[in-house]
Amino acid sequence: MSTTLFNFTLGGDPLSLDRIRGILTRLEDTIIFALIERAQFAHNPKAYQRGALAELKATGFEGSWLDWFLQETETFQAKARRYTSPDEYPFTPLAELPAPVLKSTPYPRVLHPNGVNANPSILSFYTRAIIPRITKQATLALAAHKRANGIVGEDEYEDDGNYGSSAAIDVEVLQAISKRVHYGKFVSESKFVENPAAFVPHILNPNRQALEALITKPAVERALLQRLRKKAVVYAQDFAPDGEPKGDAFKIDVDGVVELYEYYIIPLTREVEVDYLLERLKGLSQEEIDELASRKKQ
Ligand SMILES: O=C(O)C(=O)C[C@]1(C(=O)O)C=C[C@@H](O)C=C1
Repeated sequence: MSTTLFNFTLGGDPLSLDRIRGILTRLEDTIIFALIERAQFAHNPKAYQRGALAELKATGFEGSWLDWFLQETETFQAKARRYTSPDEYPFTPLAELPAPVLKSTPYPRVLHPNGVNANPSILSFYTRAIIPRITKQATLALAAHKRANGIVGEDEYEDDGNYGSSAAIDVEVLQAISKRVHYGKFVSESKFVENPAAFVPHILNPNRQALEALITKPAVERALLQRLRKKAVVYAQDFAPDGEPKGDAFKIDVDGVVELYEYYIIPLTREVEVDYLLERLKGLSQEEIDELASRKKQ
């Protein structure tokens, strides 16, 4: 289980944008390292297809091998109160998970109540686009090994049989991406409370484009992608047995890591920010909305 970074007991303003961005930056490390771990195994497509593993199907479980790993892992972690933390979203519907064994920690309410959940999108792009992309090197290495040893035939090159190892790491990657993307709600709340008057008209008369323009910070995104590439180059460096860096040998395709952020994680974080804003006035009285509409940036 990754460390819970959501910790109000440390003090400080939970809506400080610097503090939230610090959490997003730290999560980059978690995500890059987990992707590197996953990239050592082959794609193993059967782990992502419903009913592809006969033994699992025989148990009566209907989903994929990965769905099963998610459900079993989250069932245990729910008991350890993982999903009482406001920055944790299970992939298994909450209603299907057991109650926590420990009493819930009393978190202060920071977010407006909302039903935004990006996990179905995360699961979809991770299994369809990211896994095939980042496991390409392992798959190619396996193919070369099999060719060199005369192992050919119906055996798929992209399957190394490491279903358990692959799925265990997939769960970690997915949980880290989910936490990162859902932190968009805190970013959004922080931007909203700083200048509610700018947002309220586009929420009352829903305008996704206008809201997206208000939350988008191109310079922050550019700096992030540059930092991410530098980190990925360092973390993915492979070393010779004598400890010397192997130069251009990397444990993961660095471009794949950058693309994951550029085309999936950042756009989805923006989407979560906008979805959250669209629910930001739900349940408020007319007086409360009027007050927010008149509260301009100081
Ligand atoms: O840092 C912010 O202000 C965010 O909204 C987060 C984030 C990101 O996903 O990293 C998303 C949108 C912004 O354009 C910049 C960065």
